[in-house]
Amino acid sequence: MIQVNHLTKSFRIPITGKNRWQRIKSYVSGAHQEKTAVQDISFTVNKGEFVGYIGPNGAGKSTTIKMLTGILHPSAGEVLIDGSSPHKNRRQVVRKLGVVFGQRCQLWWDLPVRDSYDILAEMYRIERSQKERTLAELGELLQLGEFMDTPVRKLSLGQRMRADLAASLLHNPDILFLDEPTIGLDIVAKKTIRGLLKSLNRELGKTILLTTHDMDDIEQLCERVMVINHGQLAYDGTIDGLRERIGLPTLIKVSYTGPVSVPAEWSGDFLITEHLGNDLIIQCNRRSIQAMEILRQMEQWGTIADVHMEEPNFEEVIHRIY
Ligand SMILES: Nc1ncnc2c1ncn2[C@@H]1O[C@H](COP(=O)(O)OP(=O)(O)OP(=O)(O)O)[C@@H](O)[C@H]1O
Repeated sequence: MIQVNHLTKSFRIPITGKNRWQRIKSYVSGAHQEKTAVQDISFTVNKGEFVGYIGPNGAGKSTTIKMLTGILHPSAGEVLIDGSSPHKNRRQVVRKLGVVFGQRCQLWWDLPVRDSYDILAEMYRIERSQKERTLAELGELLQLGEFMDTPVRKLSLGQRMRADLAASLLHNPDILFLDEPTIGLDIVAKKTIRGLLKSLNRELGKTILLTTHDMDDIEQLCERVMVINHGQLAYDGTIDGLRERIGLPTLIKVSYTGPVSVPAEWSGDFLITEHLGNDLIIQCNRRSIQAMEILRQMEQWGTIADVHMEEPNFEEVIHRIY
């Protein structure tokens, strides 16, 4: 379980002047300003959860992840991984964590994939038999066989991500931090990686915290999403809950078997935006009215043949909260 209590991180940044004289003056005086990257964040992630951690550039995501993994020390507050602090008990906690940075490869560029795993196994002091067992299990799931003897630099981006995922799982951690694991991948490779992440969560029971700018990753993988903005937690809940909170309209297209007769004086909790032949398109806010209520009302205007509902686009919802 990941527990984060009132986590804060500030950086001391030297004030650099605009011209050379001001820069020398600042350097001599040692003038600094405080930049708060993460401010008083609290949350809990339970075992087996798959949580999205999203926010605009510079919101504080990486700074949070670095504190969760013990790379950075909090300025205030605490992080507990299964009750232990990652920066006070780094060795012990690191064994429970796997980390993948989509933009950085943790394997040795010129070595065959297999050799990188051997080095990592030595570093984590994993026994040979355990390493072989884990690789056999992961090899099947991540289809490692096709490139085990290929140097990392010759792998496609999708293969490299699979190889990187295996590297982060070699010591059998319970928790995975993934930072942009689908960045730069084509549609097919993205689908493969998303499928694998789902399996890691559902079949192997890994707890996953996913940071990404790809909202399709979030929509397809995460039940829960946390939004960070300007260092503060702006939302923590389900994707549907976020949609509801932002309150963008839902579109419903209702096709009738014949002509529709909408009373001229009709007004209600939804808006008729188009009336084309036997079709009506309406806009409604699902916070204020249930779809069934709308359909009950619309049934009075003719016999309904088909209904198509379009939820607000998730990218647009996120854009509003940023
Ligand atoms: N070592 C550092 N020293 C000074 N400021 C820093 C440092 N690391 C991060 N910051 C600042 O803290 C803020 C949060 O940065 P962070 O990298 O956590 O954002 P992010 O949400 O991961 O962004 P992105 O999506 O672009 O990766 C930014 O304003 C950044 O400039």
